[in-house]
Amino acid sequence: MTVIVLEPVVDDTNDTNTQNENVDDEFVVPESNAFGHNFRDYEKDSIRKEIVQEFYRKNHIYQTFEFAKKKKEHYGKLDKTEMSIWECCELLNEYVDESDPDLDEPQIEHLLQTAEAIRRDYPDEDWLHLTALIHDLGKVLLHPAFGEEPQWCVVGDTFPLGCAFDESIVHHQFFKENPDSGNPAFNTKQGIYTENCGLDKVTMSWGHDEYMYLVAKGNNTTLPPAALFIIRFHSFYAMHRSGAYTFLMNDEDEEMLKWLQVFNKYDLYSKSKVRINQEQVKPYYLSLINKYFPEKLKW
Ligand SMILES: O[C@H]1[C@H](O)[C@@H](O)[C@H](O)[C@@H](O)[C@H]1O
Ligand SMILES: [Fe+2]
Ligand SMILES: [Fe+2]
Repeated sequence: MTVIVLEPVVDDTNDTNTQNENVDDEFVVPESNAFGHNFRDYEKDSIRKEIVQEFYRKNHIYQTFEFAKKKKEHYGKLDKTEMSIWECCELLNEYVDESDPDLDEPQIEHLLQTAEAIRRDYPDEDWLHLTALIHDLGKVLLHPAFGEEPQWCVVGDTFPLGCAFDESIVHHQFFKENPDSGNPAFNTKQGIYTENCGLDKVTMSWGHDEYMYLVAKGNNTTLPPAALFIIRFHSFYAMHRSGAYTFLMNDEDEEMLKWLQVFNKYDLYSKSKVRINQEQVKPYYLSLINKYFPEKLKW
């Protein structure tokens, strides 16, 4: 198979840097987000603050162990529809993520921004480019074809259920009203889990991470295990950023975490108002999709 590798391209009409000047530079973590604030600052007054807070209030109250298990069973059947990866990317054109203090652009922009940024620094790891492109495709659960799930059970940071909620989780205060907080089987540090059981055994709050992991696995992707780990746990900030829940992790998880931390830099800090020229980069990503996925996937 011939893979045509184009240089990473940004639509720089609003940017003072030109594409050619940028191409050899490493991705630089910006000092502030598109609203002039620190990234992931959930307390800072901004036009996004209230929307984000209300999102996490609902998310933390309604995400229970039982709820997440049921959703996983339901969507794990992959009997909702059939479509290609690119079709799914295009569906995300319509959605803005209510949990995100750093971005109010349609989701397809975020996918391409992440993928193009990581491609620039890791030109030879094509699996990482594709992982970045698809990591948030699970947000398609918001679409009417999937029962129009509300945002609180699709986006936002994720956390383990069946054990105590760690204080490093954003807006931790809202867990007070989660029924699992009063359940003695669930509210101890280890809860229902055995020490170092491995994250694969943990029931995470339901959302786009777990769903896209099920889709990728259920459609027999040839992406490496690190890609599946990134997709499945990229929203688990309490683990990959705050270092919480290490008692649930095994040696394999620790290994995979290294790639997740590489990925996170691009997922978080590439969020900006600079748009990627979709038509220009599309052939490259189609070639990767072709390499790692069947043409049509079950969703
Ligand atoms: O608001 C964001 C967004 O929903 C991302 O897709 C998710 O991965 C992050 O964890 C979350 O903070
Ligand atoms: Fe995400
Ligand atoms: Fe993302």
